[in-house]
Amino acid sequence: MSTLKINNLSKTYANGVKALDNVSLELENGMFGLLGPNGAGKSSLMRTLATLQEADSGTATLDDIDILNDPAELRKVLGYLPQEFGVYPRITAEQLLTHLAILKGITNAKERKELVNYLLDKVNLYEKRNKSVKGFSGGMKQRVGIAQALIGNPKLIIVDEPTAGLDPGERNRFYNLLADVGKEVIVILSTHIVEDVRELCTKMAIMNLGEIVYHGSPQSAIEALNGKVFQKIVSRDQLQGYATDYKIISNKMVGGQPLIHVFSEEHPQNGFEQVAPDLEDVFFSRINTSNVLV
Ligand SMILES: Nc1ncnc2c1ncn2[C@@H]1O[C@H](COP(=O)(O)OP(=O)(O)OP(=O)(O)O)[C@@H](O)[C@H]1O
Repeated sequence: MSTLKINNLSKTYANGVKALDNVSLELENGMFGLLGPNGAGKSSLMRTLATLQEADSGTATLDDIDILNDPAELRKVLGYLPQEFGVYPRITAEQLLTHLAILKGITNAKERKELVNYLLDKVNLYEKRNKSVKGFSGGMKQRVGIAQALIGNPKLIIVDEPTAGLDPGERNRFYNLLADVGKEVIVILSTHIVEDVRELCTKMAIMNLGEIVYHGSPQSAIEALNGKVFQKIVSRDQLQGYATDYKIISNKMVGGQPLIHVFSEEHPQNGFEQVAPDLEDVFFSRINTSNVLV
């Protein structure tokens, strides 16, 4: 069992944006979901933990490795799937993984071949091993991305926004693969897609404007909203008025009309009906919701 401890991590970019504001988290083996809207600071946190950028202050340790002061040690036990996994042109899946295994220091050719075959099989691409990665679908490329992140038996795997652009079938296959991987190591899944966390994670954090605004299990976050979420179909020109009178936490179109969810300690009456809260309600009630009407 590994433990990742992040304490008071802060980072302000040269342009004055505070991307990390005293971030503290403690994670153990399993799938951890880091949920936040675009610009929340997720990639900044992932890149810092992956030793690709420095923090201004704070500490981060993985067991006895001091991540910020000893990046070389961390890299030995890190698997990283960045937001943009650069794919090499005209190279087969097998060649790409072999190349990356060499870069990761697996020098024994026999051992390397066995590992690459094992990984291709694990991500269900063995049959496609001689095909050019360039022609792969988004989901297949992400599976190559996971295969390369598994080289070298990592203790910590970071995947940054991995499901963006995948169709539902590909997303499902990717979920299954991640769930399988996540049993024995720490996996941090950074995403703005609530479904990713609902499907996969037993622990989560919600990040907004550089701060952790929730840390715990998805279930207890949902329970905390029990009896406090109400919905109503309204007309589009009433939306602004409702936004003034109620705390709207989400707004989606149903059959061409806005269906709003509001947060309220008491029943708001006025045609609202109580609904069972879900993880989307949790997400939108915890982040700045000033853009729900856009
Ligand atoms: N190198 C940089 N220089 C200046 N500002 C940056 C830099 N990288 C990120 N930012 C800003 O820091 C904030 C956090 O960005 P970050 O990419 O960490 O967020 P995110 O949650 O990963 O969002 P996304 O899903 O869009 O990647 C944003 O306001 C972003 O514009």
